[in-house]
Amino acid sequence: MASQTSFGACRARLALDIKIASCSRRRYSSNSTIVNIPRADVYRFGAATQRSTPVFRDLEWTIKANESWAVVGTGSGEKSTVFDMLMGHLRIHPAPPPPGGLYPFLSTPGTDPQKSVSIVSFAHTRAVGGAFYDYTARYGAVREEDRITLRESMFPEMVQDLKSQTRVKIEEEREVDYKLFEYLVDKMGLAHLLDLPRIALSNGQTRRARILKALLAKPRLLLLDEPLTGLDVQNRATALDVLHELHSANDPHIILGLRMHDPVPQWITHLVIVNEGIVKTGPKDSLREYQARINEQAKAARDEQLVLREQGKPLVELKNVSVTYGPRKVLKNITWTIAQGGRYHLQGSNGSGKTTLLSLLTGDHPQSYTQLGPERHLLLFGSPRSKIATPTLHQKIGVVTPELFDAFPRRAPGMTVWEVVGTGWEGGFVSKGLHGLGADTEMSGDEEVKRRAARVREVITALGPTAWDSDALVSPPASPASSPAAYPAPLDSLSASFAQQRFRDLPVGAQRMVLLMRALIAHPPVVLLDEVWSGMDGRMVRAARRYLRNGGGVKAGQAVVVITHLEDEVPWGEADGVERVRLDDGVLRSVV
Ligand SMILES: Nc1ncnc2c1ncn2[C@@H]1O[C@H](COP(=O)(O)OP(=O)(O)OP(=O)(O)O)[C@@H](O)[C@H]1O
Repeated sequence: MASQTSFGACRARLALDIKIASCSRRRYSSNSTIVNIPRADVYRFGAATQRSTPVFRDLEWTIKANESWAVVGTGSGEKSTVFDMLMGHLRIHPAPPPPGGLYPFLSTPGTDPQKSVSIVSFAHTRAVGGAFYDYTARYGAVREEDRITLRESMFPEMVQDLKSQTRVKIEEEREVDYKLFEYLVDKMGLAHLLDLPRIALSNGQTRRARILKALLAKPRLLLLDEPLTGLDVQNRATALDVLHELHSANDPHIILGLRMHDPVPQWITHLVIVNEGIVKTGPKDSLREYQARINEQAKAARDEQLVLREQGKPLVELKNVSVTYGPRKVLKNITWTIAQGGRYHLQGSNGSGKTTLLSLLTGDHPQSYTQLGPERHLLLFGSPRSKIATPTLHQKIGVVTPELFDAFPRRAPGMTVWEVVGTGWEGGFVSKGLHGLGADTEMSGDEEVKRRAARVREVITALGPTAWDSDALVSPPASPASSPAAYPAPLDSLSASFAQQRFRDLPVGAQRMVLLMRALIAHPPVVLLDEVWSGMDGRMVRAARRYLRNGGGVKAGQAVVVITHLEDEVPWGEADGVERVRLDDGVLRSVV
């Protein structure tokens, strides 16, 4: 039995068993057709075919079982639309012909092919119900309702077996599931995390767990949108290997979603490139030049020069700072100074402690209060955490993190883009009117109102759709959230329309952009940008980098920390004096 044998010894055997079991389930050859769209226009449901503009025109796309496809998009909106189409959320006209329709390989009579197709999208994380939740909960003691472990959330039936150390007789199919579970858990480096509360997992760990969970549900076709974003280099390679292995056995067939500037995995043979509404499909090599051209434009932004100021006085100082959870030390004697004018790139593998470190800098972490002593301190703007009020910290630190993104309030009717940006004046989560000054002051029309209005206009113009060169991602709101007159002129019409849109209705990349605007609006002394590019397309990343680097997005004296696994995503380079630091297993080192 698997439970009595060393896992390492039987891993190869398990892989073989999984494949054998898979082969007995899958009844199609390597030449079977997975997706079939002979030639069609694609519409949103409800759009009249005769009068409406199709989302995609003259789309021709066929996927064979022995091909490996990636959908590459310049916008999360555009790329997601391709996945929406595959999930049956768009109307394909004329409909793909029988037998099988869109999915010939799933044409078993009496079954719904769509039930065998799953999607895991990392470009669409949202808080359940749109309510704000306390994302700082993971930093402290874990509450009862958050106690559910990764293992329990994955595979509840198995937990009892394992806890009681007895194996109940399970069906053949279940046995394969169990083996698949063990095999994948090991391959994806999740084994040591299985009994941790789910809430304690880092972002990268959670991403890998979500992929694993999707695989356990055994879809026949799995769409994975941006599965690699947020994974460190090593975990990216491992995840890709696993996906390649399963895909090669067509168990399941996998279609990847990638951003335009992401490296294309070597085993991908074919691409769908969606660029400004135009879809090109074909072998990877035949589209190489086309993709390179699009990427070159993105790279041009990197060559722009900026003279960075001399570094100034310390804003945040850490000396021998540690964070422990029981016997576990996740940050070990960190000594680091964030100074005025500094540009920092913080790197680190998944689980190395980046998010924990950030939560100390923002004062969200309970242990930010306990870093006291002659040889140890955390000073935020010259004061220990207990001596600086939380609202003051919110004002002094502009933040975009995956946790903030997920937790930001989206409950209907929700704030407009302008209102969300306006919350950045105070760093709060509730709109205090258009200029963050409360209703009474709004009426006065004084200098402060004018200053704030001008700044919001500047940021929305610099980082909004006008700067992305296209209005493809932004459609005017069906019913404007408020009267356009409420927005002080002048804003170009595209920016004005964007300003009135409901934040919650925007594609994920645009939402991240709005939260970036919010973080920058008040020119806070410290700006922390963690995985801010995730879900953005190439044009958005370019616009944001340009604005940050030399477009006035941040002033000389502000300090900016960018957390990303990819050097390309940092707006500043060597020549700008960017300081690179790296966390490894809770230890911070300078990268020379
Ligand atoms: N409340 C907690 N209890 C126990 N361990 C925790 C808790 N919160 C975090 N950890 C552990 O601390 C380590 C650091 O987590 P952190 O979220 O800071 O990593 P990270 O570097 O941000 O990773 P990623 O790049 O994946 O987001 C991880 O191993 C995580 O499992």
